[in-house]
Amino acid sequence: MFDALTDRLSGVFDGLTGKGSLSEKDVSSALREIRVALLEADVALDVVKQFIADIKPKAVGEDVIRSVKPGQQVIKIVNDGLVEMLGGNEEAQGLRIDNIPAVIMMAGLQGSGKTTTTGKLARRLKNHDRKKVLMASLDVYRPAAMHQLKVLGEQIEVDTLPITDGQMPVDIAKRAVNAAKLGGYDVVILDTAGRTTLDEQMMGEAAQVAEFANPAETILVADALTGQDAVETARRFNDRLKLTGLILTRMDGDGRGGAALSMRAVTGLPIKFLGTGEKSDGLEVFDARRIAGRILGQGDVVSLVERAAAELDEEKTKRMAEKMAKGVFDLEDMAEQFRQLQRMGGLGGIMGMMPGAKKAKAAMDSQGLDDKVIKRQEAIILSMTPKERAKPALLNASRKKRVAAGAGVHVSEVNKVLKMHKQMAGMMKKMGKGGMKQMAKAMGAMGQGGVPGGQAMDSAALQDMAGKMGSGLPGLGGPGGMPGGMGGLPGLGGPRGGKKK
Ligand SMILES: Nc1nc2c(ncn2[C@@H]2O[C@H](COP(=O)(O)OP(=O)(O)OP(=O)(O)O)[C@@H](O)[C@H]2O)c(=O)[nH]1
Repeated sequence: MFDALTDRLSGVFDGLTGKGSLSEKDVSSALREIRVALLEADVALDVVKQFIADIKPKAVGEDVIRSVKPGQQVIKIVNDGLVEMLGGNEEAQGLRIDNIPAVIMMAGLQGSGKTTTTGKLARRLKNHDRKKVLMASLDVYRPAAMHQLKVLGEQIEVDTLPITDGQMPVDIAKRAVNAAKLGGYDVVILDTAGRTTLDEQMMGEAAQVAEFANPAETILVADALTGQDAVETARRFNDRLKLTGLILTRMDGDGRGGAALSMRAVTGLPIKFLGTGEKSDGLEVFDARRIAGRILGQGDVVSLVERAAAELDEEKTKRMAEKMAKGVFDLEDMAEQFRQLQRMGGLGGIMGMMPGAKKAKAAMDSQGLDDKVIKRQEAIILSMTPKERAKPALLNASRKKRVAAGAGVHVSEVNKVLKMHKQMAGMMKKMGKGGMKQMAKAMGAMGQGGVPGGQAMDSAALQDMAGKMGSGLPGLGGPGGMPGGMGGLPGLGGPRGGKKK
C-alpha cells in the first residue's frame, strides 16, 4: 500500500546519507521533498503540516548536522515523527474484552468490509485469544447480510445468533447479549447495518444499539482505499458513536496509504487492526513502529516473524528444528519451505517486509525470480518419489529425465533444484544448533525496543538480524536470509544460487 511513498522517501534518504556532511539547507530541502511525498500519498494537509513542524526543529539542529552520521540521524527523526503520527510508541493496543460477555460493536459504511472484518476478528479472538465468540448481524435491511455472516461463521467455526425475521436491530442486540450470557460466551460481536453514505437513520440506529449494549469496543471499519473519505467517515462516526478504535481494510490494495497515515492524527482514535485480504486470516495487528519501518523501507521483520509463527505448524516446526539441529535437510524439507513461503504471502509479500526490500526486489526482478519459479521448483520435487526426496543421490540421469517430464520442465531445471538443495543442506549443516541460538538472541533484542540498541534506523544491524533470523527460521526462505542483495539465498537467484556465474 505504501509502495510509492516508500520509493519517494528512499530517494530522499539516499540523497541525505550519500553526503558526508549536511547543511541546514540540505535538510530543509529534504524535508520539503518529504512534505510533497506525504501529500502525494494523500495524507491530510493539516497532518503533513503538523508532522513537518514537529520534526523540523529537531532535524535542522546543530547536534544533528554536526553529528557523525547526519543523514542517519535525520532518517531516525523522520521515523520517530512517523511513529508519533501513527499513534505513538505504545504497544499495539489489543481489544478491551474483560467483561463477560464483552460486546464489540462494528460500525461502518456498506461495503467497507464490516462483515468480513467481523469474521476475521472473531477468528482471531477464538484462535489467538482462546475466547468463545458469538456473532450477530443487525442488518435488517439486507437479508443476505445475515446469511453472509452465518456462512462466514460456519467457515471459521464461530457461532452466529440464529436469524429471526422481523426484529429491530436493538432487539436483535438484546437477544444476542442474552444468548451470550446464557451460553457462556466471552465476546459478542454485533455487525451493524451499513449504508452507502452517512445518514441520520443509520447513525441513530447504531447509537440506540450502543446505548443498550454498552459496548466494550465500538469499532469503525473503514476502507483504506477511499483515502480522505475514510478519514471524514471516521470523524463523523466518532461524533455520534464514541468510537474506541478503527480497523482499516484493503490495506493489501494499491491505494496511496494516506488514510492510514492521517486517521490517527485526525480522529485521535487508535488504529487497532489492518485488513490485509479477503480471507478470514487477513488481519494484522496495527503497530505504529512497524508501519513506520515499512514506510521508510526498513522492513517489518517483527510482522514477518509473526506471520511465520502463525503459519508454521507447531509440529512441523519442531520436526524441522530437530532436523536442523542435526544438520539434516532433505528435498522434502525444501519443498516444505517453498510451501511455507507461499503461505506467508509469497516472495513478493515477504520481500515487502524485509529491510532493504527495494534493492533485493530489484535483484530478484533482474534474475527473473518470482513466485512462479518457486512453484515450478516445488513441482519438480513433487515429481520425485519419497525415496528420491529423502536421498537425492538416487537421482541418476534416467530418473532426472522422468522427474523433468513429470514436472514439465527441462532436465537442467531439475539439476538447478538439486544444486540449490545441496547448498541449502550444506548451510543447514553448518548452522546446526548455532543458528537457532543466534535467532533466539536476535528475537530477544527485538523484544527490547524494536531494533537492537534502539537504533531504529541502523539498517545494517537490522539486516544482520534479519539475515540471522532468515537463516534460523524455517519458512523464512532458507539459509542466509534475504537482505544483502539476495546473495544469501542460495538458488533463489543470488550469485551463489542457481544462476551460473
Ligand atoms: N482485498 C481485501 N478485500 C476485503 C478486505 N476486507 C473486506 N474485503 C472485501 O470487500 C468486500 C465487501 O466486504 P463485506 O464484509 O461484505 O462488506 P460490508 O461492509 O459488511 O458490507 P455490507 O454487508 O454490505 O454492509 C468483500 O468482497 C470482501 O471480501 C480486505 O482487507 N482486503
